Amino acid sequence: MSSKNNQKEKQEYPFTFRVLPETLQSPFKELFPSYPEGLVQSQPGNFVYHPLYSPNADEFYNFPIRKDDVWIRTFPRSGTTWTSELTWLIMNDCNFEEANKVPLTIRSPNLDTCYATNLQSMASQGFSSTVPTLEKIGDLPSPRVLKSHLAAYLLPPDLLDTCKVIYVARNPKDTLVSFYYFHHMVKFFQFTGTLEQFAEYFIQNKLMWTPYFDTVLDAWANRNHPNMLFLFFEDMKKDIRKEIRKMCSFLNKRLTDEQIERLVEHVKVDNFAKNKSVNLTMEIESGLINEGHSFVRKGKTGDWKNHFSTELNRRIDEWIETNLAGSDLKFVTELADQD
Ligand SMILES: Nc1ncnc2c1ncn2[C@@H]1O[C@H](COP(=O)(O)OS(=O)(=O)O)[C@@H](OP(=O)(O)O)[C@H]1O
Repeated sequence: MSSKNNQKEKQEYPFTFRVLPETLQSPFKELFPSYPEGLVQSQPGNFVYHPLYSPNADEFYNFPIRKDDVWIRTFPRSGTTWTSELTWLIMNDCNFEEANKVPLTIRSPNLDTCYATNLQSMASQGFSSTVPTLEKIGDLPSPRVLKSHLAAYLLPPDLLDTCKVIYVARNPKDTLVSFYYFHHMVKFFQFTGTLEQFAEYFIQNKLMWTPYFDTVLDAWANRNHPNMLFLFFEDMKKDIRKEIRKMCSFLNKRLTDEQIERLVEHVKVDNFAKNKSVNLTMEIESGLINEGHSFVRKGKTGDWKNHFSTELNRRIDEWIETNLAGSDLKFVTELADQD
């Protein structure tokens, strides 16, 4: 089905959102001076969100999906961009010409921002070309490659039974560090505190898109679903060819060895960082992102070691252990060989 924004019966929405009181008060207000109002949390589920992003969160739940959509799901800073560029290229027979011409934010939009009133108001100030609106997503030809950082329970309940979903997980330590830099990079977030302060909010689930473990554990529990491909950032770092082959097989696509080599070259971190189609050049130029930051920062596994104090590492290890109790999910937090 390739119809546009359609005509699905609205389902009763099982969530309410409550304001997180501490995000309206000091010190949160000073640490995140750009947040115009407090964060909200879903009930049930405890997923944290900014109200400007989802005035009507039930719209995500009722979002019209298509059978041939491919969805990339991640916690932010876990390899979303890397994976969606690869997926888009695999799905589009390695059309590098198109990929280099049209920003990834248009080719593979993020559902989470398509109702974002703060971005939409920027659109009226000239920042319109890459803002993913519901209409633009509806206009995309099938098969679409869409993405979201939302917890599975906020997305259409039939998503996994209907569409192929690639979930990418990154070890929580590097995710935390990258998320911290992201909060310096994006003007709307503009964190002004220390990594320790940031980490406390992160593990107490007081930041947007937390709880980290909700999203990843739910996907891990569904890793054997025929429509789910569960990938690790660290495996992609270790052997990208192997992960590309997994993706091709999952997506029922055949690429030649030559095409795979071209893909590998295309997503090498240095090339990726320079690639204007993925590195958010337009967002930087239009003021969404603070200058001096690179969206593709280091792209390494184990960078947390350059940032964590012994005490912070102990706190984080404890948090990971508590959350992984009873799960066989294991993360790799350092790699011997990587570029
Ligand atoms: N091609 C490639 N190779 C290796 N690493 C890469 C690549 N592309 C993005 N990255 C790194 O992924 C981190 C950004 O993750 P996301 O794309 O999920 O960010 S976002 O949620 O969409 O903002 C961010 O990680 P850090 O460098 O640790 O901050 C990026 O550098």
